Formats: sequence, C-alpha cells, structure tokens
Amino acid sequence: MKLDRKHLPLDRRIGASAPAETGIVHIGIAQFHRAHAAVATAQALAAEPGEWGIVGVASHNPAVVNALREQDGVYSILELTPEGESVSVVDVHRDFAVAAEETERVLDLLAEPRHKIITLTVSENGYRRDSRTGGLDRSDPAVLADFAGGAQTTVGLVARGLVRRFERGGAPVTVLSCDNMVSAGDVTRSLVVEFLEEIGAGPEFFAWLEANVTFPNAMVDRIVPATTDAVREAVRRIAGFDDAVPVPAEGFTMWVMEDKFAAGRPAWEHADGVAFTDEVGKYELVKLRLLNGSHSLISYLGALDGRETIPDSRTQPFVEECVRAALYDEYLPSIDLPSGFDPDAYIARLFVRWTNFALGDKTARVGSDGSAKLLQRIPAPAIRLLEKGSVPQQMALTAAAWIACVCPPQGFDPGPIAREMVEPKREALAAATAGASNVREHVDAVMRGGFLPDELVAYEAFTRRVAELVEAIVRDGVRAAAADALAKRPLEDREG
Ligand SMILES: NC(=O)c1ccc[n+]([C@@H]2O[C@H](COP(=O)([O-])OP(=O)(O)OC[C@H]3O[C@@H](n4cnc5c(N)ncnc54)[C@H](O)[C@@H]3O)[C@@H](O)[C@H]2O)c1
Ligand SMILES: O=P(O)(O)OC[C@@H](O)[C@@H](O)[C@H](O)[C@H](O)CO
Repeated sequence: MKLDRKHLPLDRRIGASAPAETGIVHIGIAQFHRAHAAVATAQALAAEPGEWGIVGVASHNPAVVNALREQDGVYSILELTPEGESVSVVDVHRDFAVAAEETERVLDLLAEPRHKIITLTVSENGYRRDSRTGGLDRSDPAVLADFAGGAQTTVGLVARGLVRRFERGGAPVTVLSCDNMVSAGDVTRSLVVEFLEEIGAGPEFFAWLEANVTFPNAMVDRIVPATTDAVREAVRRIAGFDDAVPVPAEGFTMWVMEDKFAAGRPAWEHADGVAFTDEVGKYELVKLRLLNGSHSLISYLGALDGRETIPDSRTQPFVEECVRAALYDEYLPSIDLPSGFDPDAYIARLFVRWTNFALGDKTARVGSDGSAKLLQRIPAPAIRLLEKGSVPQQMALTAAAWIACVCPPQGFDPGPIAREMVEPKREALAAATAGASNVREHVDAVMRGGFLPDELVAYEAFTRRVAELVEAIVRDGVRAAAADALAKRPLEDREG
C-alpha cells in the first residue's frame, strides 16, 4: 500500500494534521526540517489548532518535492533508538515548490500575508558567506547573479521575497533560520540586509523591515541521517506501507528559540523538546561546540581510521579520549552556560547519542561541508585559548584531520570514507595547494588561502600545530597524530 492522505494511518499520526490553509513557508525541504520543525508543528496543532500548514520549498533539487507531491505531502519518520524502532506519520505540508524552477511563484508565496513565518534549513553552505569576513561571499557567481536581478541563492530569494511583500502591503513576517549557525537569526538578518543594501532598497523599505520583520535566534538539535533503501524497507516491514521518502531520526529532539515572532506562531511550546528563552545564544554555543564541534572531530578521525559510522568511530578508545579532551579542555571552558544547565549530564547524553548503532549515522555525512561547518565550531573557542597562550590541541587536530580528508597532501590517500565526503571547496582547496612541495607548505596554503578567518590564521602557533598534525597523519597515521595531540594536552587539564 502506498502512503498518501487516502491511506493515512491515524494510529501512527504525530499530533494533528494541518489545515488546508498555509501559514509557514519552509525553504530547504530535505531531511532535517521534516523530522524537526514539521514534527513540532504537528504536535503544536494537536494542542492548539491554527492556520499553520507548511509550504515545503526545495532550493534546487526536486526529488523530495516530487515524491511528497505523489504522497499528498504525507511521509513517515523512522525513529531508531537502542531500545527499538518505530514508525510515525507527519501530515502538515500542504503545498510544494522548487525555487530554482518556480522562482516567481516562490516570491509570491513569500509575499502572501497569510504566510507569517519563513523557516530555513539550507545548510551552513547555503548562506554563501565569505569565510574570512562572515558577510556575503562576493566572489561567488551565484551571489553576483542575484545582485544583478536573480533570486537563486537563499539570501537573494528571501530578500527579494521581502521586497515583494513590502510592495504588496507589507504584512509582518518572521524569518526563522533552523541551521547550525552561531546567532543564526542575527546572521540571516545581516546577510539579508547586506543584500538589500547592495540592490538599493530604499529608506521606506528599511523602516518597514525594522518594524515588521523579525529574525529570532534558535538552537536546533536532532540527529537526522540520510534516507537509504534500508530505511524504506524498515518502514514497509514495521508499518506495512510504501513511503518513497521516509526520514530516519534519533529519539532526542530539542529546539530552543527566542520568542520574537512578528505575526504569531504555532503553539510550539506544546511540542517535545521545545523551549522559548532569552538565553538562546548560550544554548547555541553549547550545541554547536559540544555536539557539533565534537561531531566533526569524531567524523574526521573516524574516516581516516576507516570507520563508516559515527558509533563505529566514537567507540574507538582513541577517539573517545580525544573527544573528552576537546570537550573538557577546549569547548566547555569557552561557554557561558545557560542557567541551571548541567554540562556533565549533557556530555554523558551526547556520548549515548553518538553510540546509537541502530541509527548508524554516517561518518561521511557529518564530515561533509566542513569548510562551512568548521567556521561555526572552531575559530571563536580556539582564538580564546590562543589569546591566553595555549594551543587548542583537539581543535588543531580537527582542522588537521579535515585537511587530510578533503585536501590530502600529495601521495596521501585518506581512504574511501573521506573521498565520499561532500566538500564544496574541494576544487578551490586543490587549486590553493597545487604548488606545495611538502606537507608544511600544503597546510600553509590551506590556512592562508581564505578558507578560515584571518584572525585565527594570524596565530602562527595554531597554523604550525595543524601542520605538525597533518604531517603526523601522513607519516604515522591518524592514531599516532591523536596520541601526539593528547600528549601535548596541558597538564592542568589532564589533572582536572
Ligand atoms: N540532519 C541533521 O542531523 C541536522 C541537525 C540539526 C541541524 N541541521 C541543519 O539542517 C541543515 C540541513 O540538514 P539536512 O539533514 O536537511 O540536510 P540534507 O543534506 O538532507 O539537505 C541539505 C539542504 O540544504 C540545502 N542546500 C545545500 N546547499 C545549498 C546551497 N548552496 N544553497 C541553498 N540550499 C542549499 C539543500 O537544498 C537541502 O535542502 C544542516 O546543514 C544543519 O544546518 C541538520
Ligand atoms: O547538520 P550539519 O551539516 O551542520 O552538521 C552535521 C552534524 O553534526 C549535524 O547534522 C548533527 O547531526 C546535528 O546538528 C544534531 O542536531
């Protein structure tokens, strides 16, 4: 039996179905949104009905949209936990679009007053930021094409959608980034404003934006791997229906937001793991550094050690030791913790989540897009330690292992898992390092090639340490490099 609205298994439905009327436009309909914000919306609707159906917009790739259209927007979540597996169904998407193919229609959708929230999950890469400055990447042809009139990048699309909204009466709206970025709301606002200034939006428009458009910051958390045939088969076996696009997910979910909505919101406070607080910035740092920073380290060490999944990697004793050192020596001291937050309990839970063999999250997924992700995880806490005269060994190891995976020095083979990682800057990295005659020069070319902020690269001690660790990986293997990084751990941290 094919899954669709005619065959909606009510006993498996999460929360309530959305009404026909849509109130949210989501850009970036792929995996994460469908297991996170969409689930929270279904749960919110069960507690408090409202006009909060979702329009799911894919940026470029029509695959998920086409499959969901075939299924009347209904899909399943396969929750995979060490305790067992279960299937539930989400029914909140009421319309779909592919921005690259239907740009005018998507701009109209963004301008419609009934759409009160625009949510985004387009990956860190989708914001097209300059790695050095954090602003829009003005060397990116897609950014330049959007300045010249296009709306193909996410920032261009949202900005031009806001202009159209202003021209059509200016109903208030909230833009809510659900990507893994530090100060995601503030950053989205500043990129959109940069774009609007570049295209010459006038003072009246900016006065409207100031008074009517909000960009709340948010921390999002749920480990959601890619869909495989094994996931489709498990759904068929457990629930008896065929879903072309089910989403696998862990049980844990968390969404912490600022309650700054310009035109209302679903009653998300009733959904699992949702909290509204003015301490979002602290939660963001906790999550992006403790979880995502360590996740990157687990993935790059694991890939070089031939470990296909995150649990395979995390359970290697050398990986666990490095991750604990990263957490306790380097990341944790860099965070002003939210009130009442218990870091040891949070970290203990992280290790349990990373040991979810049933979920089997792939090392290559977590290690993909490192050039954009590491910027959110490493520079600020690394600079904090470097300012104090201490070299962050595990952050240097993360950077070294990333380089070894996606921009291997000549003659070094990082193995099939590293080759599987998607890295949008692979070609640029290869070009930057083409003239290097040894590993030192190779690493120097990466560090000074505009892939990391100048402020971090200015610390010679960091660049030198990354180079030493890449040399160790190439010469003696990743385990030896990890042992070296652990051996140079400051004594007071080892004792503490
Ligand atoms: N999957 C997770 O475990 C998870 C957890 C927390 C947060 N997130 C956030 O959600 C994002 C998406 O995760 P996912 O699991 O849906 O990933 P996915 O690989 O399934 O989809 C990637 C999404 O990003 C978009 N995208 C990628 N590059 C883009 C570009 N240059 N311009 C515009 N759009 C682009 C794609 O169109 C797609 O919608 C992550 O990058 C992260 O910021 C994911
Ligand atoms: O989603 P990314 O691409 O920012 O990073 C990869 C993983 O670290 C990430 O997806 C985690 O699984 C997620 O952030 C958990 O909430």
